Amino acid sequence: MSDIEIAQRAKMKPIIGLAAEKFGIPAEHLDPYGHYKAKLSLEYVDSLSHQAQEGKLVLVTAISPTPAGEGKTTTTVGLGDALNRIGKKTIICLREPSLGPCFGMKGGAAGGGYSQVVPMEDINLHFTGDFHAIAVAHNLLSAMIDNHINHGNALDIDPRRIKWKRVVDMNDRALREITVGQGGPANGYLREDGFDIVVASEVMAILCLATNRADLKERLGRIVIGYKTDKVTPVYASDLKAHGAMAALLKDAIKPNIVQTLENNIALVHGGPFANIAHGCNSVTATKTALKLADYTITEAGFGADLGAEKFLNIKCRSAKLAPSAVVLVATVRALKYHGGVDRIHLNQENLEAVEKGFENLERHITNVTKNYQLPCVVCINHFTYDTDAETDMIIEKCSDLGVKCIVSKHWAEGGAGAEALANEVVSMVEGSTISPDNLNLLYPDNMPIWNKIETIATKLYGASEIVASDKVKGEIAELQEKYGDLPICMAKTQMSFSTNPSLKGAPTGHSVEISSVKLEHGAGFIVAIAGNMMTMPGLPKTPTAEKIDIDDNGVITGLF
Ligand SMILES: Nc1ncnc2c1ncn2[C@@H]1O[C@H](COP(=O)(O)OP(=O)(O)O)[C@@H](O)[C@H]1O
Ligand SMILES: O=COP(=O)(O)O
Ligand SMILES: [Mg+2]
Repeated sequence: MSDIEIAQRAKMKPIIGLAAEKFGIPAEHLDPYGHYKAKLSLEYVDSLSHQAQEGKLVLVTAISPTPAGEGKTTTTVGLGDALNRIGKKTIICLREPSLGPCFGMKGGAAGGGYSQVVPMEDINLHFTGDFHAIAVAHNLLSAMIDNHINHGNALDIDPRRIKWKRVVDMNDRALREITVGQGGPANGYLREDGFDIVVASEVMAILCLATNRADLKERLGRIVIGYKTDKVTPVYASDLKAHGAMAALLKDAIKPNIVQTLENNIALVHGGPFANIAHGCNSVTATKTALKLADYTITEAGFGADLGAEKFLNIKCRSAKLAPSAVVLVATVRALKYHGGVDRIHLNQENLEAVEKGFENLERHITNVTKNYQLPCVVCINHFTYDTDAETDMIIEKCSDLGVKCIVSKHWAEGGAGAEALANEVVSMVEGSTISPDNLNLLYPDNMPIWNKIETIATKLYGASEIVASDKVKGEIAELQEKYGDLPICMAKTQMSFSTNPSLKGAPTGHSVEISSVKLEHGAGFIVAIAGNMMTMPGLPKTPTAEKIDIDDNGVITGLF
C-alpha cells in the first residue's frame, strides 16, 4: 500500500479529546481546524514555561541523503510511537511540509509507511495555513518597500541595495530573477527583484526561533531590508512601520499545530525551513512545549548532520538554550551504496563493496556527532525491504568498530513495533546522558570572527582544507563583522555532499568551500553564508510529482506521497 493509502485508512481520534487524554491539554486552549488538527494557544504554551520539570530532547539526523531522503521524519515518527509503546510519554516535533518538494520531486514530509503523521493530505497541502501567512507577511514588507520608494523614498533606500525579495511556496525557477515596476510611472520604479521559496524566508526563520509574540514582533522589526544610498546604513522593517502588520498576519501561525501519528500519539508540527538553504529546524515554541509536557521529545533537523544537525545545535540550541541528550543518526543501505558510487536505479541490488566504500560518509557523520559535539549517538538503519542481512551486518560491524551502536529499525513497515529496539537503546542513552544546555559543546563561541566561524564549520565538519571568497564577499564579511560579528552562521550548501560539489560523494577531504555570498538575517539572528552555487528558489524536475496527483469526485486525493 502507498503512504497515502495507509494514511487514508488511519483510525484517527478527534484531536481535542486525544490531547486531553494523553497530556491533559484543556480543550479551551486548542483552536480546532476540523476534527484532527488544532493549534495550541500561546497562553497555554506560556503557562507551561513556569513549570520546572522538563523532559529529555532527542535529535534525529541523518547521513548525506539520496534525493529521496533517508527517513528522518519517518524515523522520528516511528521512534516516537515506539517510545510510547514501551511506556515513555513521548511527543514528536516535526517541521511542516513545503509545497515545493510536494509537487516537485521529493514528495511530502509527513513520514512514510506505517510511521506517519495524519491527516497526511492536510499536513502536506495547506495544513493550517502557516506557510501562506508567512508568505503574505513577507510579501507585505516587499510591497511596502516599493511603495515607500514610489512615494518619495524619505528613507533614502538605495534601490540597488535592497536585500529583501519576494517569496512563494512553490518550486518556480522562472521567478528567480524578475523585474518589478514595469509599465511606466503608474507602476512605481523599475528594479531587479526575485522570488525565493517561502521556506527560505527570514520570516519563516523568525517564526521558528521566536519565543513569544513580543519576540516575534521585535525580530520582524529588526529585519534589514537593505541599505541607504550611503551604502552602509541599514534600513529596518521597523523604519517602514511594517512589523506590526506582519506580526498581525502571523497571529495564528505563531501557534504550534497539534496532530497525531497513525498510532494516535501526539505530534507538534510547526515551522518548516529547509536545511540546505535555511536553518532546517522546527519551532522553538513547539519544542519547548513538548519538553514541558512529555518525558521524551523527539525532533528532527533537515538533510544530513552536516546541515540540519549543525544548525540545530549552533543556531537553535544556542538561541533557545536547548540541548539534545542523544542523537539518532539515520542511515540507509541505499544511501551508503549511493555514496559508494552505485547509480540510483541499482540501489535495490545487494552490493557489499559499495556499502563498504560508502560507509565513509556515515563514519564522518558519526565522528562529527561524537567527537566535535561529544554527543551520545546511535546509528539507526532505516530498513528498506530490499536490504540484505549481509549489508546490514556489515554496517553494524563497522559501527561497532567505531564504538557506536547500530540498530536495524523496521518502523516504516511495522510502525512503532518495528522501532522498539531503537527506543530501548535511546532510553538507555538518555538515562546515561549528562548533556545540558550549560555543557553542550557548540562548534564555535559567539565571539569568534565570522570568517573563522565559517572556516571552522567547513574544515571541522565538511573535511575542507580551506574556505575561499572573492574580494567583494570578503569585504561584505568585514562590514558585517563590526556590528554583527557575534551572530551564528547559517550555512547554505548542497545536501548531496560534504563539499559544494553535489556529485562528490562519500567523505571528501582537502576540498575548497567557496563562499559565494553572505546575507545578514538580523531578525532571525544569524548570517547566511551561501557555499557554492545554492539557489533559494528551486526548480521543478522534468516530470513533477504534481503530474501524478489527482482528486476524485468524492474529494479523495491520490498520488501524494
Ligand atoms: N524504510 C523505508 N522504506 C521505504 N520507503 C521509505 C522508508 N523510509 C522512508 N521512506 C520514504 O522515503 C521518503 C523520505 O522519507 P522521509 O522520512 O521524508 O525522509 P527525510 O525526512 O530524511 O527527508 C518518503 O517518501 C518515505 O515514505
Ligand atoms: O530540509 C530538509 O528536510 P528533510 O531532510 O526532512 O527533507
Ligand atoms: Mg523530513
